[in-house]
Amino acid sequence: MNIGVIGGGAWGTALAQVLASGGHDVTLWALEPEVVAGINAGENAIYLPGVPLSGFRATGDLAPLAGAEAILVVTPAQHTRGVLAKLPATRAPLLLCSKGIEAGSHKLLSEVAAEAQPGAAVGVLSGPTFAAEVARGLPTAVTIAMEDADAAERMAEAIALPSFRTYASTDVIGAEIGGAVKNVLAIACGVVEGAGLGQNARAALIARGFAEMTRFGLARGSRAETLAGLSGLGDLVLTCSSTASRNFSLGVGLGQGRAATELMADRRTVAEGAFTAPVLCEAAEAAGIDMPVAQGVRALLEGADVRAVIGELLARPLTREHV
Ligand SMILES: NC(=O)c1ccc[n+]([C@@H]2O[C@H](COP(=O)([O-])OP(=O)(O)OC[C@H]3O[C@@H](n4cnc5c(N)ncnc54)[C@H](O)[C@@H]3O)[C@@H](O)[C@H]2O)c1
Ligand SMILES: O=P(O)(O)OC[C@H](O)CO
Repeated sequence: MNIGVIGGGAWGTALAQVLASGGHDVTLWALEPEVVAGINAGENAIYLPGVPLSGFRATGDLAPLAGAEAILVVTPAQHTRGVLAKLPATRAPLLLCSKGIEAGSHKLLSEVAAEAQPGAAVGVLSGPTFAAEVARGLPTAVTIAMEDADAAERMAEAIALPSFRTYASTDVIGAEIGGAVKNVLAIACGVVEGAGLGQNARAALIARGFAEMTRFGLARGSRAETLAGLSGLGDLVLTCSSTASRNFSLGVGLGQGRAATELMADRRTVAEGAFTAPVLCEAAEAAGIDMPVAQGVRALLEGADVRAVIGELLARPLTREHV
């Protein structure tokens, strides 16, 4: 297939390399001219250093990608609308690989993409996928969700490799909500680590965080089994247990009492949970969905004292586990 990849960060670059390894004709669009030049010279030293790249080309021009047979959209969530608006109108299926919810509108990225490119079918590629591992060819599994079951299966078969297993799904909303919410929960788990609260606390937080993801996801139309799959629980477990996660690492800093402004300053790579937490809380509050862990993360990002936030969470009234 002729495949376009929009976004030259770590994940777009890793996906382009996987697709090229599978024999696809891949063109990657990157924002920064130095990233375009680097990839074409064999390394994306800014966002995916140390990984040799070959078999695909990078460009700073979006126009040629509009004619591809499929386009992977891998820009940070808050830039998705702007970049898709600049892409000439396309009928190629758009596979969203970014994880987030649009600030202000509270829209999922599938809704944003449908508005920006009304002629294109929209799907999601998501799962537990550290870019550096994928780029090195280590075994990875992802969900490919498209409303049309046949289209999802065709896409899943087209891009699968022995070390890149794809599972087709028709639950687009479920796949994207899992990926968006887990980033916020990964920050929370990092806080547990940074504050030295122990492994019992982290396991409890993963379980209670998953309860929040499930409540929010079901309210927005997700299927429970999607939230319990690769793109939800699978990705939650990955990013809640490793400092290789940017979101978890941000949380570690917050847990150590450092300020979010200091931790986010001059950062080139994206920790999506920091942008998703406020909009997720706003959307949950508007819909009457209880998400205390996400609210705690938002408070920390706004400068609240870490011990006070932890104390408030632990002092919540006791309740039934399943409500
Ligand atoms: N890195 C991973 O392991 C990984 C895995 C799965 C999903 N994701 C998701 O993929 C998305 C991209 O993350 P990443 O890790 O590839 O990025 P990154 O942190 O490696 O790089 C940041 C990216 O933001 C882009 N950017 C900055 N300003 C921009 C603007 N104004 N317009 C458009 N793009 C702009 C940069 O060009 C660069 O591509 C995120 O939603 C992330 O959650 C990342
Ligand atoms: O480094 P993070 O926290 O952005 O996580 C990267 C991916 O989302 C893992 O699936």
